[in-house]
Amino acid sequence: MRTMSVAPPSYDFETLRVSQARDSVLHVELNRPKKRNAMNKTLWREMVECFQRIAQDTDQRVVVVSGAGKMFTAGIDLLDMAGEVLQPQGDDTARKAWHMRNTILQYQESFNVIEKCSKPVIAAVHGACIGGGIDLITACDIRLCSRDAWFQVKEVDIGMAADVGTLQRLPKVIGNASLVSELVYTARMMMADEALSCGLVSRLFEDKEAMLDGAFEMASEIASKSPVGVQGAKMNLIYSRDHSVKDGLNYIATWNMSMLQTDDLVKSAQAAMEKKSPKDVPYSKL
Ligand SMILES: CCC/C=C/C=C/C(=O)SCCNC(=O)CCNC(=O)[C@H](O)C(C)(C)COP(=O)(O)OP(=O)(O)OC[C@H]1O[C@@H](n2cnc3c(N)ncnc32)[C@H](O)[C@@H]1OP(=O)(O)O
Repeated sequence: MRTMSVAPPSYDFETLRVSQARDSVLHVELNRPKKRNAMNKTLWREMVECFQRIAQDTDQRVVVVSGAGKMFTAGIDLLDMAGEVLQPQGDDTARKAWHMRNTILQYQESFNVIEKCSKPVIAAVHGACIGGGIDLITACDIRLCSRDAWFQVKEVDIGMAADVGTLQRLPKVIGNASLVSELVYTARMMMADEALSCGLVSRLFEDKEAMLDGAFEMASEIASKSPVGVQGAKMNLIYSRDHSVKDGLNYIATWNMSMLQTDDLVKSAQAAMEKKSPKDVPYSKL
């Protein structure tokens, strides 16, 4: 059962619709349905603003990202891109290149913020997820899809190598270099069944409604647990993905030398001894 309420006014955006899906669970929808949620400049900028706010918002513990209308997203807005990428600013090649580099770094930030936000982010994909959409979902912690979903690393088809995260994160997500190369070089569509079997998504639902119900259920489950535990786990999973086991173990030891001193540990242990669920424990905000 889905219940929605309006999110706080600070989440008022033009291209993103943000609602309070459940207690401590925010729903962020890419919201340009008539343009198939193509990512225009406003959307790239609002992603940064939205996730920076969520990161600081102690009332929120988990985020679900989905697309409004027919599909998740058609990727970058090709009309918007034409201005910025095809006509870089600058008096000479060096200055144009310098400007272009900064522009690309800025685009990257739109999805880096998802990773930097310590709250888990669940991507819920229906219909097409193209180009920039793959950049987005690979920066999320958990990916779900509906049976009609399809995925396409489309960038070579528009004459470019993907530069906003897919080439860096997709190999880590599916752990199959051959399949990644195939998807990237051919730009072929990957359907929902294959996305499930290769590990791009962890669950497949019959339709969008069932998927969103499943996503909110999962998000509520996560939100009921200690935010010190959950958010610490996210930050350490991401750190460990990018470092050796030795460095990861060192990092968690340093992390937990303070975080194990949380009240959440005592409260949770006591609840476990009393055969209560974490849902019954009133954890402080984080
Ligand atoms: C530094 C840059 C970093 C980022 C790089 C990112 C790269 C990428 O994302 S590469 C991928 C680019 N995307 C595409 O090539 C997809 C193009 N669109 C389509 O193939 C189809 O539109 C699609 C299969 C997604 C949907 O088909 P459908 O029949 O359902 O809808 P349409 O009638 O085609 O489209 C409806 C309106 O949406 C507009 N639109 C769709 N995609 C885009 C887009 N990517 N950019 C801008 N606008 C898009 C389309 O023009 C229609 O608008 P209107 O005519 O005003 O109704």
